[in-house]
Amino acid sequence: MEVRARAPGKIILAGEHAVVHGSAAVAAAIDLYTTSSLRLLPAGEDGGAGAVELDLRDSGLTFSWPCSRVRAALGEVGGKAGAPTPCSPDELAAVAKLLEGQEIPEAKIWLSAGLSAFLFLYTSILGPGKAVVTSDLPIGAGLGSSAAFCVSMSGALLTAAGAVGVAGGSGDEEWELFGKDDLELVNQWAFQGEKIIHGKPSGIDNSVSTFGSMIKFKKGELTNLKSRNPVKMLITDTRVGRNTKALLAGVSERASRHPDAMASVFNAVNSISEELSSVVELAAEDEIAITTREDKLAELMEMNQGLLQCMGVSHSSIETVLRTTLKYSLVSKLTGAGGGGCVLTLTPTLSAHTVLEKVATELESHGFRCFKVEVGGRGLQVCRA
Ligand SMILES: Nc1ncnc2c1ncn2[C@@H]1O[C@H](COP(=O)(O)OP(=O)(O)OP(=O)(O)O)[C@@H](O)[C@H]1O
Ligand SMILES: C[C@@](O)(CCO)CC(=O)[O-]
Ligand SMILES: [Mg+2]
Repeated sequence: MEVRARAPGKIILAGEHAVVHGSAAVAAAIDLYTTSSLRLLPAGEDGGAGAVELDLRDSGLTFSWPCSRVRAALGEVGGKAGAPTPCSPDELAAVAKLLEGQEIPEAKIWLSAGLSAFLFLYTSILGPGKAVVTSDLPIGAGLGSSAAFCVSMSGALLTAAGAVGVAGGSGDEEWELFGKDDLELVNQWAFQGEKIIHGKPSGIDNSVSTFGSMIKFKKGELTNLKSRNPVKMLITDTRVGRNTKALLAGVSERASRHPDAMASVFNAVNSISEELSSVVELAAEDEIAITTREDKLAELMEMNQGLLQCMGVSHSSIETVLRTTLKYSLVSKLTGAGGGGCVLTLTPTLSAHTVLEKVATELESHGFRCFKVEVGGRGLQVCRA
């Protein structure tokens, strides 16, 4: 049997980092996916007790762990497809030992966090088998690649283990959808994986990747937002590599050095996210209403960017994008954990196509990469062959 599951990346319109400290945030799924394919290998196909294999197609790297080694480190392989228990410090140490001896090139050492999450999810849920992962997303750039990896892998594993089932068609011949309870279970597992990669995630990235759409998220509670008019964003990838776990730790350290000041910053972000979620839901029927709505969104994004600078997560490359887009009267903010990675630019409905082309050309002359995405689409989908 082969199972494929795909999970989208996301943008955060307001509230990153502050959401980890209890503020509201607004996020939306985008039409760039990570896909995990699984094939179960009967014990003995590799000449022994089976193996757990991972093929990361985009980076051309493959990894393999004999089940005997996994059992010696972690106990039984598979069979825990119910509600997850978090990865304990002892299990994490055992997972780290399993990574020893794998050949991870120095330039791709950041993959070890993803490999640890993979080993924890895979060996908890399923027996011997092979997983192949491909992704449209830039990895470690603020578009939720870690969450899409954990959601697609958890979705494929739980389907292969028979713990979740398909609820219906997605309108797309190839892909099918899960029911709400099954999505909840996948999301809980994905959150455990995301904890291994992010350290202390809020859960917003795995939730929006699992459920799709545009959401408001606060203290683990998700509200679906009905965006009545499209929200159009240009994304600029500065190509400056960064790591969400380190950025989260930096903000938490600043919060413990300046608790009162940072509590006010997080509180201000909460108000911005709350206001932004009501603006997103406003229906705008004529040109004046559309422009008013977009002006409000732009101003809220600009205010949020200022507060992200206060948290210490901007970067000179992000500032270059902000200055460049402002020359064309366009507003931008970083998205995701910051420190480099991707920047969102709100593209007003009535802005001339030529302006957008000019701004993208100027951004690309700095070595950045610009692209457009569809915002607020589907979450996790599955395909069985
Ligand atoms: N397709 C993938 N294959 C293997 N590992 C992956 C993949 N996608 C993500 N990862 C893991 O996730 C890490 C990137 O996660 P990180 O949280 O730092 O960035 P992000 O999720 O892209 O951005 P953000 O969290 O700001 O939205 C990678 O270093 C890798 O360990
Ligand atoms: C920076 C952060 O708020 C969003 C990363 O996309 C981290 C999180 O919420 O887990
Ligand atoms: Mg991440």
